[in-house]
Amino acid sequence: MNPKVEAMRRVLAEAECIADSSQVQRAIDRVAAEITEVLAERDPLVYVVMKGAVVFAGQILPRLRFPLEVAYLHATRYHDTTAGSRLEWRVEPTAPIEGRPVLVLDDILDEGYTLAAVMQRLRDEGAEDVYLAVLCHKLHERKAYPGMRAHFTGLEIPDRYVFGYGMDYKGYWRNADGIYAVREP
Ligand SMILES: O=P(O)(O)OC[C@H]1O[C@H](OP(=O)(O)OP(=O)(O)O)[C@H](O)[C@@H]1O
Ligand code: HPA
Repeated sequence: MNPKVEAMRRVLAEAECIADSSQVQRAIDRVAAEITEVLAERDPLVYVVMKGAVVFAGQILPRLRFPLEVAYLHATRYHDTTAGSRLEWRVEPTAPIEGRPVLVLDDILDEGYTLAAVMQRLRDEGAEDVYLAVLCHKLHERKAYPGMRAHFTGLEIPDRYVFGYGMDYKGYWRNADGIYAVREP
């Protein structure tokens, strides 16, 4: 028996479900409708922030039934840990965005440093408007700037470390079919 695998099974078994898959699906339906209302006629470029956004993007894109293009970037500051540090750009944005509306998709707005930097970078590269959609908004007062919010938010979640639907715990459980809070020590 692989001890890492056993430990990860235990993490899921002991975690608290914050939102089950039907709650998440309803949230994604609502966010897709809100995005459609704003961007359906605007030919947006959708930027997927790897790796966390992979599940959210995979599920919301087919619900956006209008013309758009998709690109990806990878900016990370958690590095398989549960605390953020310096932002590292692993894949820089390269798609031409001058004068174009951009929609950024990510799994979670936690302290917000990652997405503040991503959005600033896209603005600096000349995007006309930069919209942000996140699956989860973590409720606390430690945001990169007071009152920071995405334009489109799926679920508000408590101030706990969560995993599932693209969010990882030490690199694992991005594939969990629900949003789970790690058991407090
Ligand atoms: O609001 P913040 O406190 O900045 O945290 C949010 C960011 O952290 C996670 O990425 P992570 O650094 O874990 O990289 P990954 O998506 O590659 O796992 C998540 O996908 C967000 O991009
Ligand atoms: O609570 C979290 N879970 C997973 N990834 C994260 N990145 C920032 N916060 C979190």
